[in-house]
Amino acid sequence: MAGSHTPEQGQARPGRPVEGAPGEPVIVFDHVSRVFDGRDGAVKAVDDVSLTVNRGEVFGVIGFSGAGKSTLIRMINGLEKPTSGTVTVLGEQVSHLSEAKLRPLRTRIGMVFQQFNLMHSRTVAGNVNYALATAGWPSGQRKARVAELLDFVGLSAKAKQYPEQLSGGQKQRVGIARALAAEPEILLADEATSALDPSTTSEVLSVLRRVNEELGVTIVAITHEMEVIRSIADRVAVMDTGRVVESGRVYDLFSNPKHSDEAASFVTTALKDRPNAEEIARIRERTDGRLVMVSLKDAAAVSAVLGSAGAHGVSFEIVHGGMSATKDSSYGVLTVSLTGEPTAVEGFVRELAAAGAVQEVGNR
Ligand SMILES: Nc1ncnc2c1ncn2[C@@H]1O[C@H](COP(=O)(O)OP(=O)(O)OP(=O)(O)O)[C@@H](O)[C@H]1O
Repeated sequence: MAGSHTPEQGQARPGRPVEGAPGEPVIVFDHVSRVFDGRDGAVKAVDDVSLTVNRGEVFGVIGFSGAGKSTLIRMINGLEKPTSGTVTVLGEQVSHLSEAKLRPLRTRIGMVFQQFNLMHSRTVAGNVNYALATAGWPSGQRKARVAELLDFVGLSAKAKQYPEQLSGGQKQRVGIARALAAEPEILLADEATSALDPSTTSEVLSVLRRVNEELGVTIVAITHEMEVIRSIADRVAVMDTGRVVESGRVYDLFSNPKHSDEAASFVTTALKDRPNAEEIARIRERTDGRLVMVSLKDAAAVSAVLGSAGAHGVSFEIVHGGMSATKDSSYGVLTVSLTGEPTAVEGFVRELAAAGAVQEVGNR
């Protein structure tokens, strides 16, 4: 029970000591579907999803609007129930728990929202204090806890202000402090930065990263913004019309030019380093060469092969792409146009493929 903790005065302790082993499964979706009765018939918002989130990781779920992300995340804290399949969270089958049994589990799961959901009639400190009161913290311990949480999100100076006096980024940092109040082990972030501009987005993402790294809190972030995934997530699931169409380590998703047909349209649109259909058409207006996308996982090897193009009787032009960074490494995808004798180009593509994954792009 959260209220039985006795915070030591003056010691920054915004998180609960991590109780489980890092890497153990904390959220398991097993063949989960959720069907709604829509106006035009049944809508399968989540369609046979199986995935596991491990303790200590940042797991991103990305997809276009309507892909089923909100429905999925709401099943983690029991706000939504599956039509079939099971959702197990921190060892409890949340999909089958009564409201009464859900309550103690929910104190172990914090949530931040796109629109912050702060109480406008209460101060910043009041908002965080309210969350502690709701979680059953004794009043004598709340003041120190509020202070350490506001210190953690860098808002000690704003304690007495009201939400309307804060910027969007500051409001979301209060939202994070409130979500952390009862020392959750899991934090659910539902489009946490979608209402923010790019500079405040990075401010909020850096707080979320600290929540994960310094407090050991497992984070599930749903978003339609690739930037969020790139910057904080370790693993990602791509959702499309209710289904997980691709999942894995973020670096692999970004650095691999090959995607399932279903994931390709989302990934290509979201990653600016891949030419979309319009850009390919523009590239085609100025070059007749064979277009291939090559992963720069091993950038040195790819450069060496490109440098030897002349010796193969092939000339190349880089028509799209470059390097970018994920949370812990850099990656890149280049699109090159190759011209020369078809057999020479064919041999050259084989060499490129040995240096990095290669995919043909819109070749006729
Ligand atoms: N309560 C509901 N009743 C009927 N249909 C619903 C309900 N909730 C969601 N849906 C439908 O389920 C599908 C998935 O919705 P969901 O909100 O989970 O997607 P999302 O990826 O989170 O999109 P968004 O970012 O727009 O919320 C949509 O077609 C939506 O209209």
